[in-house]
Amino acid sequence: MNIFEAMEQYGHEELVFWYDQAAGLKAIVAIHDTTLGPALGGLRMWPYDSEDDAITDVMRLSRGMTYKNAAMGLDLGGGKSVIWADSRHDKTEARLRSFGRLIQSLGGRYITAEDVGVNADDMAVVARETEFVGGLKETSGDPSPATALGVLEGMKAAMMLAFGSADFHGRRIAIQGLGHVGTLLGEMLKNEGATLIVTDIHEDEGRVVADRLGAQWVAPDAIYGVDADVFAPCALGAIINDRTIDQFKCRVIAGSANNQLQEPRHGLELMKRGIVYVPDYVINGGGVVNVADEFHRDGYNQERAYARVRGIGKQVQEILQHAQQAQIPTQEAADQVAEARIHILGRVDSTYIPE
Ligand SMILES: NC(=O)c1ccc[n+]([C@@H]2O[C@H](COP(=O)([O-])OP(=O)(O)OC[C@H]3O[C@@H](n4cnc5c(N)ncnc54)[C@H](O)[C@@H]3O)[C@@H](O)[C@H]2O)c1
Repeated sequence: MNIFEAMEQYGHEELVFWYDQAAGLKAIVAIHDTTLGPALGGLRMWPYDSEDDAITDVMRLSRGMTYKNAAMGLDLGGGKSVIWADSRHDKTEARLRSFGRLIQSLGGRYITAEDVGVNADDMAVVARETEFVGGLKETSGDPSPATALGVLEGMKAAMMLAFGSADFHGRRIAIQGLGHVGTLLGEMLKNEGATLIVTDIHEDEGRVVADRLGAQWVAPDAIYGVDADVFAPCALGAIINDRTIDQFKCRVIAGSANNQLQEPRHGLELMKRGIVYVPDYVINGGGVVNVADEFHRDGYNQERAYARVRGIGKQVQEILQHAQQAQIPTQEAADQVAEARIHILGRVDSTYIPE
C-alpha cells in the first residue's frame, strides 16, 4: 500500500504505527481530521489477514468518525485505532497498557473508547496509562442505551416523513440483530406499541429475547423480505446491497449498524424505490454524543447527554428534508451537512483575537 497516497485520498492528517515487541503489540492510530477538536473514536481489536487490511480499516473508520462527530454537532474530530490481534486469545494486560502509553504519547490529539473486540474492563486497563479514554464505567459507561434511544428518535422522524405519523401502534418493525442495541431498541419499540419481527444468527439466545419482546422470529436471511413498515439493521454493515435491495417491502430503513450501504449507489437505488433511508452515522450517533458529554466543562451529566441524544430526531428530520428538497440520496445530504460544518467552523478560529 502507498500510505501517503491513501492519506491524500481519504484526507488524513496523521497515521501512527506502534510496535512494542516485548508486549507483542502492533497498533495503529489514524487521526483523520481535527478541524473541530481532538479526534474521538473507538479502539478495535481484530485479527486482520494483512497489514494492509488493518491500515485500510483504521483509515476508513476514522474518516467515518469525522463525519459522525461533525454531523452530531460535536466539537470533536475523527479518529480510530486498531490493535492487530485476536481478542479471544491475545488480550493481555501488557498489550492494553502499552496501547494506553501510545494514546498518552499523542498528548490528547486522539481520545479512544470501546469498539469491537474490547470492553469496558479492557478500557479500564488502558486508562491506567492514559487520561485520554472515554466511556469508562465510572463516567458515561456503555454507549448502547444512548445509541438505541437515538435510533428510536431518528426512526420517528423518518416515519413522520414516510407515513405522516410517528405512532407505532399497528406498525410492523423488523429488527436485524439482537445484540446490545437491537435488544434495547426492541424493548423501547415494544413499549411504544409496535409489532416486532426479529432475527439473529445466534438462534438460541435470539429466540429467548424474541419471546420476551413478544416478537415474531424469522431466519436471518428472511428478515430483508418480511412484510414490515420499518427495517432496523442492528447487526452488520453492507446489508443494503445488490442481493437484498429488491427484497425490501418496508418504507423506512432506520437502524444502528455502521456502513449499511454496500456502495453509495445503493442509497440512490433506495431513493428511486421510495424507501426513506436514515443515514447510519447520523441515527447511530447517540453513543458518541453520550461519550462526548464527558468533555463538558462540568463533567458528564446523563440528563444533559440524553437530552442531546433525543435531538437526533430533529437532526434526522433536517437531513431528510434537505435530501428531499435537493433531490439527492439521504446519505449524500448527511455528508453535505457534515462537510459544511467542518468547512465553516474551520474558518471561525482564523479570526485574530488580541490576547
Ligand atoms: N453499541 C453502540 O453503542 C453502537 C454505536 C454505534 C453503532 N453501533 C453499531 O450497531 C450495530 C450493533 O451494535 P451492538 O453493540 O448491538 O453489537 P452486538 O455485537 O452487541 O450485536 C450485534 C448482533 O448482531 C447479530 N448478528 C451478526 N450478524 C448477523 C446477521 N447476519 N443476521 C442477524 N444477526 C446478526 C450478532 O449475533 C449480535 O447479536 C453494529 O454494527 C455496531 O457497529 C453500535
